[in-house]
Amino acid sequence: MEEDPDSRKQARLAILELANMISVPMSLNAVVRLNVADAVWEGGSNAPLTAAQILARVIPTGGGDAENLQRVLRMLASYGVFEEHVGGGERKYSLTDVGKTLVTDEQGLSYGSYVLQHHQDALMRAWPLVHEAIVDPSKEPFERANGEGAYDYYLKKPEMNELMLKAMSGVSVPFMKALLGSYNGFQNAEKLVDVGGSGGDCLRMIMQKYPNIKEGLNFDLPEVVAKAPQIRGVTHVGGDMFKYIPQADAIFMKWVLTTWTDEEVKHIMSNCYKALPAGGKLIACEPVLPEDSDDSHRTRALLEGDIFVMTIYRAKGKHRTEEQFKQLAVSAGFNLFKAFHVDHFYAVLEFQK
Ligand SMILES: C[S@@+](CC[C@H](N)C(=O)[O-])C[C@H]1O[C@@H](n2cnc3c(N)ncnc32)[C@H](O)[C@@H]1O
Repeated sequence: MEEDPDSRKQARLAILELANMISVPMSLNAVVRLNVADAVWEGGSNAPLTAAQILARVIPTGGGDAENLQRVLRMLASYGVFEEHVGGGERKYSLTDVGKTLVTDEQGLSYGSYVLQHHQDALMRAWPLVHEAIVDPSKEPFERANGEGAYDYYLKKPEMNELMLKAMSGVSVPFMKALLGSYNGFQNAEKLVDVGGSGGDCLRMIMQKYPNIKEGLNFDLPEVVAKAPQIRGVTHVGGDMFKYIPQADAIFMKWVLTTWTDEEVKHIMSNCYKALPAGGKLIACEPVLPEDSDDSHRTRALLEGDIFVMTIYRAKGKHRTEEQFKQLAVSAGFNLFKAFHVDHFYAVLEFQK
């Protein structure tokens, strides 16, 4: 019998790995639900623990299945979330830097809420329908599965709305620290509006660093700002960016344009243009796709996020390249463009009127 070439064996292995890939985010979801990262971290000790020891911390009343927890930890260790320490006939686990992003900080935030937010039942119902976005993109898979668009759906469910706020804060606060450490485009503004500002964390952090900003407006949907916490110097304004954006010297916007179609992005950018004085800046932080495709973590995270947008928010909403953003901004009237790469996921895009 003819020997199977190794490349074919590798190919069969690769397709099985892809076919079983759902185990990865679902197991991640399980460890977030069980608060495993906080249990291992335990105030910074991060000492390697067996699954049984971790289980005793996450279910202090006893019970649970340590072997099943170990199966999950072991698989996630192969994806770099945990470090596995093998010795004396035991497997122990500590957190890697990736795992540490799931540890709750002093503000009660972590990337865990983002993991949970992405795997709520309503979102999960949309995933078997990705092919429908190809066959007929006039309706999002989320809407096909749940009867209405994602934002409308969240707004009617207070627990989803709250999780969204927490997820956004958990991801945005660390990014904003990186942004404010190296980007200084807020220097000349006295009045700043954050469009789609969610709970107002980004604005709070910008205003703490830039006392020249005397007035900060956190602009988001009325149901969202109704749940936003009080922040000194920040006024929460409820509204719809497709209708009107409050006037300001500069506009900040993070992770908003990505979820809309080209026509909708043009519309939002035109409303920004109208709200700005001559020389005023729109500062948008968005995931920016590389021109070339490769298998790096960065490209994969951005391409995976692109499919998430297609499935959940807008079948024709998308992650875009720098050039695509530039073209949309030009068509909305902006004439100066600069990009700053302060992070591996988001880029800062500056458009000037
Ligand atoms: C992905 S979240 C980003 C939140 C925040 N900028 C951040 O990065 O943490 C998108 C935000 O846009 C808001 N949004 C959606 N539609 C909107 C609309 N028509 N007008 C104003 N805000 C809207 C959502 O409520 C949500 O807070």
